[in-house]
Order: sequence, then C-alpha cells, then structure tokens
Amino acid sequence: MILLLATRWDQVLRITASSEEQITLLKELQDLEHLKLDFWREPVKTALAVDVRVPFAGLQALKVFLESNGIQYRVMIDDVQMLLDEEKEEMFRSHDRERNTNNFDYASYHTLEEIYSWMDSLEAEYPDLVTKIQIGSSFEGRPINVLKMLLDEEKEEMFRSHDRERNTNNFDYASYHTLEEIYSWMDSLEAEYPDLVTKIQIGSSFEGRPINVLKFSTGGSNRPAIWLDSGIHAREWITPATGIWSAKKIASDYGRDPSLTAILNTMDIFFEIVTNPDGYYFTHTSNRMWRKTRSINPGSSCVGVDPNRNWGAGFGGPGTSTNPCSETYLGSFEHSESEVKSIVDFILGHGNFKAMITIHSYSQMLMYPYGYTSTETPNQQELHTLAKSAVDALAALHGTKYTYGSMITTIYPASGTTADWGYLNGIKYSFTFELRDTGRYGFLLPAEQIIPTAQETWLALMKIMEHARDNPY
Ligand SMILES: CC(C)C[C@H](C(=O)O)[C@H](C)S
Ligand SMILES: [Zn+2]
Repeated sequence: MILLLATRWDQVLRITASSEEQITLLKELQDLEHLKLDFWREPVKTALAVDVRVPFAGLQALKVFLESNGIQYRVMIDDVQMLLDEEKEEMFRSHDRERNTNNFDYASYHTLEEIYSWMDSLEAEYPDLVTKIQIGSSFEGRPINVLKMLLDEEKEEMFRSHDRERNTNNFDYASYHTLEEIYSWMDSLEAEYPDLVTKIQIGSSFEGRPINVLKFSTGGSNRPAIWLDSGIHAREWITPATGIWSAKKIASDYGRDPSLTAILNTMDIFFEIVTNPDGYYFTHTSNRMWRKTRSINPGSSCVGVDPNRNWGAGFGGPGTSTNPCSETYLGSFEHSESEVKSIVDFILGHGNFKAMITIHSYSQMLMYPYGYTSTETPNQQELHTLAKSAVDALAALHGTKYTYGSMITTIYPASGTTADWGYLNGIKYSFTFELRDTGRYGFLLPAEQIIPTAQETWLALMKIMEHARDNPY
C-alpha cells in the first residue's frame, strides 16, 4: 500500500480550458466563495491559462472536479508555503546584511566579539576614514586593536556625505522591502540627489498613509512629463522592487548616460513606486496575496477595490465586477479610491504629461490601449511598433520573451484601467507592463530575479521614454 504523502500546503494549479463550456465551468467556481480559491489569473478565454491558488483542504475536491470534467491542469507551485518561507528568510538575511554600524545597538553593552566585529564593519563602511590597526596582543593572545580615524575639515564633510550616500548605495536592491524601508530609501535618494530628486506627496491612502511620488527634474517649469507607477496591485512585489532599482538608475545615470540626460534636460519624470501603500503593507503583515486597495465597501464584509478598474475610462465595462468580494471589483463610482483620485488630480492639474507607464506582474507582456474596447486607437500602428522595439530591447539582455499588443487582445478585456485613462486624457504613449514571470513562480518571484528583471525592464522603459522625447506633441 503506497502511502500518499499529501502536501500539507496550498498549491497553485495551472488550468488549461479547451472550450467555452470549460471556461464557464471555471467561472462558476470563481463564485463559490467557500472554496476560497485565489485566482492569480482569472478564467477569460481558452488561449489564456488559468492560475489558481487552492487551499490544501479543497485540493483533492478541485482536482476531482477538473478531472471529471476533462479539464486539463498541472501543479504549477506544489508548496506555496515553502516559497513564502523562503521569501521571508531572504528578507531577514537581507536585513542582517544591511545590519551595519547604522543598525548596531548602541544602547546595549556588547561582548568583545561583538565589539571587534563592529570595528570591522566601521572600517569597511568608512574605508577612507577609518583603519583598524593591531598594535599588539594581550597576555591571552587576543589582538589589541586601535581604530585610526583621520578627521579634518573636508574629511568631516566626506564622512557626512558618505553617511548619507550609504543608504542608497548600500541599499539591498536584490531584496524585497517593507513600505517603511522603501519610504525611508526615498528620503535618502532625495537627500543624495538634491538637484534632481524631489519627493512629493500627492495625497493619502484610505488608511491615511502618504502617497509619495518621486519627481526627477533638472529645471524649467511644467516641462513635458513622463509618469511611471508600480505596485498598484499589492501582491505584485516585483514591480516596486523594479521601481526602486529604476529610480536609482535614473538618479545615478543622469549626466552619465547621454540618452537619459537628453530626456531629463527637456522632460520631467514622475515615479510613484508604491501606488497602493495600504495594500502593500497588508501583503507584508496579513495576506501576501492581496491585490486591491483596503477601503471599506459599505454593506459588504469584503474589503477593497481593484485600483486598475476604478479609473474613468470605460468605467463599468467588460472585465470588471460589481461584486465587492471580487478581485476586479470596480468600486461604487469612478475614482472612488483616493489612490486613484490622487493621480487623476495630479496629472490633470499638471496638464503636460506625454507618456504614462503602469507596471504590473506577472505574464511578461507589454500592452497599450484599449482594454475596455476592441476598437483600435488612432495611433495603434505607432504604439505597436514602439512596443515591439521595447520588447526586443528587453529580450536582448537576458532572453526574456514578452508578448505585446493592445490590452484587450493580448490578455483580456479590462475596463477602468490606468493606461486607458491616460490615453483617453490625451497621453498617447500609454502602456501597461506585466513583468516576470510566465507562471513558474507568479507573484512569488524569487528575489534573485529582481535585478535581472529590473535591468531588462529598464531597456524597454528607455525605448518608450526616448520615443516620447523624440516625438513631442
Ligand atoms: C490591463 C490589465 C489586463 C492588466 C492586469 C489587470 O489589472 O488585471 C494586470 C497585469 S494584473
Ligand atoms: Zn496587476
């Protein structure tokens, strides 16, 4: 008798429907709340695989249901908990790595070993100021260490700037970070690049958190501008991680990369890295798979609105749900969410945006309007050609393949989206990115893929920004 060792944890199944009937069956499953199915990719069309996280308790029943209806599936992630544990451990390790003399507990007494290792950290962090010298050995043979500190006027200044610089130069871009770490990193970036970076608060989230936007500007007033946002869907952690890396890239490459310098000498860039701060905080503290905002829906026990269905752009059209418990709940009216309204007011108030790029994950797609209708945009050909050159540039680095096209044809109908709103409000270079991967890890993309993802995405972002720079309108 073979003892089937059932895994004790949730699994993610990739389901491939082969007919409209099977799609309908899967949609009916979506409405069975008690199954607690978490659709990472909802059932829309046979061409698009359905990814669903299934609680252990319902696994067998669901597999029997699929098999008895001849619906193909495979196990994409066989132990979600293991990936969640690995993600947490990696964040703690990163914290340890970051533990340097900045995080040392100066309010406690320390052992000889802790003090000697602290000396090594101090020397490593201030290489041109601090040297550890052993001037002898104690009776029991321990090193007698002396710290040699060369401090004079300009070294004092270097010491201070070094201190400031340490944060965004030593920040661990290869790890996921909490909202608090990201917000303090923003302050460091602003402090380190005072002539280029300004942090602007454009509003507050439902729970009262600041909605911060980084402005990159070399002068002028109300220059033509580029909007970038990431993290509008809370569980898509790779997107703010990519946003952080990209923002540092903009700041450090200005004056070094001729093409970026040319962009910033004529345009401003506005980057909202955590576009849904309440949801992002919630993924760190409560439910890693949270997508929506955290606003309260009157009359419902279900929380949150899908911020990528809440825009005044075909509001209430296909690909939205009026059920507050749905992941694509559109909200009670357009721009009901302060996280959306703040951007609407900011962009309309500014009045001179020329490109709008919103960054999601996962599936590796670059999409342009429309999502709410199959009508083609007036400059469809231009957008298609630009999307192709962007994904080709992206693929050239690590071989990552993207599909591209309009939202409605490339993935599924979706109304009330950021990109459609931008386009309908005159921003004709409007795109939606879906970063790595295509489903092996989904939203739980391992941290070691953060840098490669950010590097390749940057090449595509530059293509779009260069096009906006070279085609003023
Ligand atoms: C424009 C839509 C289809 C993008 C998609 C969504 O919001 O569902 C994200 C990639 S999660
Ligand atoms: Zn998304």
